[in-house]
Amino acid sequence: MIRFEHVTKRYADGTTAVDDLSFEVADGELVTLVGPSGCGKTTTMKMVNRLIEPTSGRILLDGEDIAGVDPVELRRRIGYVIQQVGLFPHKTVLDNTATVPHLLGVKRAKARERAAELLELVGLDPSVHGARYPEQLSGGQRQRVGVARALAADPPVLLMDEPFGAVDPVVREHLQNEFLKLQAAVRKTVLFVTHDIEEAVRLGDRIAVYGSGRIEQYDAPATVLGAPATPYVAEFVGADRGLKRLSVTPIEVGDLQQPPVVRLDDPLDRAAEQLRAEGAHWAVVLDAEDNLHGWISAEHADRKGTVRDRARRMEAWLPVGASLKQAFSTMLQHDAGWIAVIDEESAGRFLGVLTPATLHEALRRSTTADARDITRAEVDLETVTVR
Ligand SMILES: Nc1ncnc2c1ncn2[C@@H]1O[C@H](COP(=O)(O)OP(=O)(O)OP(=O)(O)O)[C@@H](O)[C@H]1O
Repeated sequence: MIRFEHVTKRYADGTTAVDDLSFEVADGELVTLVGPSGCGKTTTMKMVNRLIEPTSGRILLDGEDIAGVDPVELRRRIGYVIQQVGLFPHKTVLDNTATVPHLLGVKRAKARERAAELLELVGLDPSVHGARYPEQLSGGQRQRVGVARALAADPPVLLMDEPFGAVDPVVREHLQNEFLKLQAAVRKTVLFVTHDIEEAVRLGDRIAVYGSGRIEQYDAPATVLGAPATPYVAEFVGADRGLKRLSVTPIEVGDLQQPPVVRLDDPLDRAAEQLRAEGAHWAVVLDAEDNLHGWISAEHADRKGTVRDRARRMEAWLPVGASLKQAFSTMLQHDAGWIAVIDEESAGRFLGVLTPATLHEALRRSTTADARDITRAEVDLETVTVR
């Protein structure tokens, strides 16, 4: 756990880069520090590995004041990834990755073995890329080596300063997704500096939005987007924050509607009667195991035979937990007025459907906002209108 207590950094020329900063990062949490250029993000980060010393206040790592820890010993516990990567140009990729464990006394062969595992973990093939020199890699591949090298000593904490800043947007998104998968597996405590709100929202468990030298809001992405704490934060996260919220709000079971349900082996006349009784135009069709098969419309139900004869397959479905953005996009892709939501954990059991109206309602919900006594009506939707 990393804890800042009233930390101030004033440089020799009188610039106050960080002003009375207090916040905490939990074990295994990924916190993004986001804000405009010069607001103090890098200064904050470099105080954690003592590349910069605070003027006042203290920083605790697992409860221990880092001012009393030898910087070299401290940095062994903290991986560091920067935009320029800083790979050794005359060492191969494999040797670059093996450097830290080797310096820590791991035998060369063992360190290289571990380095090869790490390269694979970040999506590089050690047998192809391991023998290359940094200049023989693309920008995105070099960034991956930077991440592998930072993980080599298996530090519990990672500091990442705009690590994906130097690559084009497509590669950047790819690296972000890979990094999220990696983080789900290794669960490091991460401080991640970026000036890109999209990146901060996509990666962070929580986001610290910086004003000048101060944190203006420290919350989960959905809360920062849905209930910005100040006009400054609202402006910084952007006028389309309602849209950004779609990608950080997962579909929950409570969002779903329960339409009429019929079974594949039901007689059609009984299904028609059920639809009439419920005043519905269509029903979801399930198989004997409660798994989604498809749907049937009222006009097709009024015949002889069983539902199986007239049911249509349903292609527009998602697992619960997928984002509202995926839900919206699936609706558009299939030109569907609703999508089915299933439970992948229990072999695809049908849970309910999401319609544009329930999607709109789900967007109003924010669990963290609820916890802070902000009512749904107060959650700002900005420009999103979903009909
Ligand atoms: N060594 C230094 N001496 C004097 N001022 C400094 C020094 N390093 C940084 N600053 C100033 O401190 C403030 C915060 O800088 P910092 O690098 O932490 O910002 P940042 O948010 O990381 O910016 P960027 O996104 O541009 O990297 C800036 O005004 C900067 O000019």
